[in-house]
Amino acid sequence: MTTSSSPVLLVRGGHELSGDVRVSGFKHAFVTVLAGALTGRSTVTVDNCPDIEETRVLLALARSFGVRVRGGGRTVSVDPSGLTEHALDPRLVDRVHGAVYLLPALLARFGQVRLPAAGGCRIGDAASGARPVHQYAEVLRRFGAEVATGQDGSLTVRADRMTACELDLRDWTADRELRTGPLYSGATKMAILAAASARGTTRLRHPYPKPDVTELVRLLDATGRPARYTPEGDLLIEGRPDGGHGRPVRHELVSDLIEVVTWATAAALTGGKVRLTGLTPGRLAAGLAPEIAVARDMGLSWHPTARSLVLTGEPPSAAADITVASHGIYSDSQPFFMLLATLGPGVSHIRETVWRRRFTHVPELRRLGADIEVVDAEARVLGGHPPSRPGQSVVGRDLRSTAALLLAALAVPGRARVYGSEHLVRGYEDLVGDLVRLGARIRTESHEDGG
Ligand SMILES: CC(=O)N[C@H]1[C@@H](OP(=O)(O)OP(=O)(O)OC[C@H]2O[C@@H](n3ccc(=O)[nH]c3=O)[C@H](O)[C@@H]2O)O[C@H](CO)[C@@H](O)[C@@H]1O
Ligand SMILES: C=C(OP(=O)(O)O)C(=O)O
Repeated sequence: MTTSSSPVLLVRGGHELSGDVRVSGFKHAFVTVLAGALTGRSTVTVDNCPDIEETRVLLALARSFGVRVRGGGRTVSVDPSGLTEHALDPRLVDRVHGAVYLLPALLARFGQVRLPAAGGCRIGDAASGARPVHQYAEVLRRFGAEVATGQDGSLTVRADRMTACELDLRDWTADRELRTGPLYSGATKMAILAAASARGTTRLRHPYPKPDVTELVRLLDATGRPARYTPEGDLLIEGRPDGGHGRPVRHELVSDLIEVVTWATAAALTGGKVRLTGLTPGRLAAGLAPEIAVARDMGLSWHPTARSLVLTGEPPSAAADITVASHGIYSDSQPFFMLLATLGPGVSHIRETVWRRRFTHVPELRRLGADIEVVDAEARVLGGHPPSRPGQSVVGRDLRSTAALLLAALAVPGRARVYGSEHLVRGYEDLVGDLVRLGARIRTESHEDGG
């Protein structure tokens, strides 16, 4: 069924979830904030860190460069003054996608760097699932770097100095007709990180608008690399090749938006009452605005206005019409909305314009009884067919599809087996443990136990 040796999750569904869960800090924002900290001179203490594999691997890479890392768990301090090594260990880089964003800090300091192929979810349009790297290469060239891309997704970059530039993130759109719009996240993040150490002021037009970017902008500004949005929405970053003011800075990360979507889906599917705690309400609500709007259209109320949020397990009362896009709902939220749509009435439509092949959960959800068809990156979900067929085995092939399939199994009145649990550790502190604490019946079984 799967070649992985990670445990199989044996789920006995049909039980209500109820209780409190503390939501961790946002995985994607941790990546950019750490990468931004390493382009500077300040010791940065990050509060509300997610204690997940992504964090552990990135901090191990930082240590391998000579960065002093203190603390662990939810509060971590990084002091980049000892950064003296630039070799990126391919065995670590291969485990997370976020390693790509460490490149600008190393380039600014050493003038050259080789980035082995990065890991993370294999959700790219290529048959292999590999994600593109050309946008990073193009962006770095705009700052004066020479870049060679390898067939395997590696990048070799040289730049004696980086010079500020003006760039329109629409330039990185391979297909101008894509409904996703021009706001590519990877190109935006790479450009901001390069701008932080470049000489002069960079102007970025049409920057990707999500909290992984706005958190990085806040961090740069706080560490002495002035960064601000103009009234037209352009981003201006004053580069500081010397790394900024060097004074210590604290940064509390915004709550993990996708974790909130995960728990809201879990509550609706199991009919329980889940209270999310430890939230950063203002920034969370701003980042989740597209998801909150879709939830409202489906008759669900998810609005985080305080540090906690109670989610009652109401099923959706209306079908959804969703376009996953850089300025709309996250692609990472898509599998959860699909699952919610199986519970609601009517026919829902979900168009995926970011990762057009990110539908590996569809055949698995169908196996559990859902009625979903995908044609040309658009899923049509017939409501009133929630996961309900016991005795099935399903395989998660990336982080969010595995989480969504685990939740789907919890809705099945009976037994189900979920494979792919190795993906969960990269994005959730302890999803299985938290679900069990709230009343879910999940046992883990190693392949040796179960054959
Ligand atoms: C814009 C967007 O919503 N980005 C998502 C993307 O970020 P991530 O940063 O991983 O990916 P990018 O934003 O760079 O690319 C997103 C999409 O744009 C395409 N592309 C990219 C560059 C380019 O020059 N031409 C081009 O066509 C890619 O093939 C892909 O289909 O995946 C992350 C993990 O799921 C999500 O958290 C981000 O929300
Ligand atoms: C695709 C995801 O992450 P990454 O970019 O780390 O692979 C995700 O968080 O859903």
